[in-house]
Amino acid sequence: MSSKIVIEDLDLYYGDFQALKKVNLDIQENEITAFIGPSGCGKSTTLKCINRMNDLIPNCKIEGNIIIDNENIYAKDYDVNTLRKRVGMVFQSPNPFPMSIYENMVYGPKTHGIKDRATLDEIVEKSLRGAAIWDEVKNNLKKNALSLSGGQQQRLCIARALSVEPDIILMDEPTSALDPISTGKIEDLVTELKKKYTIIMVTHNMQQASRISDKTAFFLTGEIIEYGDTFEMFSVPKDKRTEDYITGRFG
Ligand SMILES: Nc1ncnc2c1ncn2[C@@H]1O[C@H](COP(=O)(O)OP(=O)(O)OP(=O)(O)O)[C@@H](O)[C@H]1O
Repeated sequence: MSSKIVIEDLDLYYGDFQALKKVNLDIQENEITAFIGPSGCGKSTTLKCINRMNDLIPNCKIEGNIIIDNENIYAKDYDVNTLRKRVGMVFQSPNPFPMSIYENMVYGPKTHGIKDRATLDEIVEKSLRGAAIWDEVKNNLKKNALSLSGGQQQRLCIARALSVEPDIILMDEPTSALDPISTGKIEDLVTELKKKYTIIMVTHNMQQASRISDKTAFFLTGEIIEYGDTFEMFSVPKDKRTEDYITGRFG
């Protein structure tokens, strides 16, 4: 196992408000890392720093480093377009574009300059297969993506993230809008995907974190209180605050 992402002393301010305080994390390749913690503690903020989505927020100031594959993504000459290709993101509510399944899938690759129809067709099939939804949609690729069920839409969004061949996938509560069956399918899919990708998932569901993640980071008011092997953290938490949170005493 090697470090895929290293976060070093990350401080983040939204105006005068400090949302992250000296966050340090060493994230391993081909593992699922869960971010847990009560609402507003900085999980999504940390996730968005990894693909520099916070760059778009006015008054957001970031200090510290994030190193991906030994490159500092906050270095002055770092190309953000390369980063967006390397890091895919899946959001809380499925958000397919209001267009056909096929068009959803080729949107990213086309943005990155791929025009050849046969290559695009190949990417569509490979990504939909990768997200375990190919068999359900292969005969209806022209159908509007919004006509799919919520669970199918979320798998389509995962397929869309895969279409630009990233190696990191960030997921911000990807199952919170889904029923238990769709949630189970996404969890199985994510477990399968970690063979090829490095995955970070924000979740409010403690069972989900303990079921599928290898490592867990527990956040509280912008700090990481505890980070380590998920099984150990859930069986013998080192910090009383972690124990209180995972046993449902607060949050
Ligand atoms: N664009 C923004 N401008 C100002 N403050 C923000 C902004 N985004 C987030 N915050 C604040 O930063 C803190 C951390 O928010 P963040 O969304 O990272 O929390 P979270 O742990 O992901 O919460 P949740 O579980 O509710 O999604 C919160 O206090 C939030 O209000």
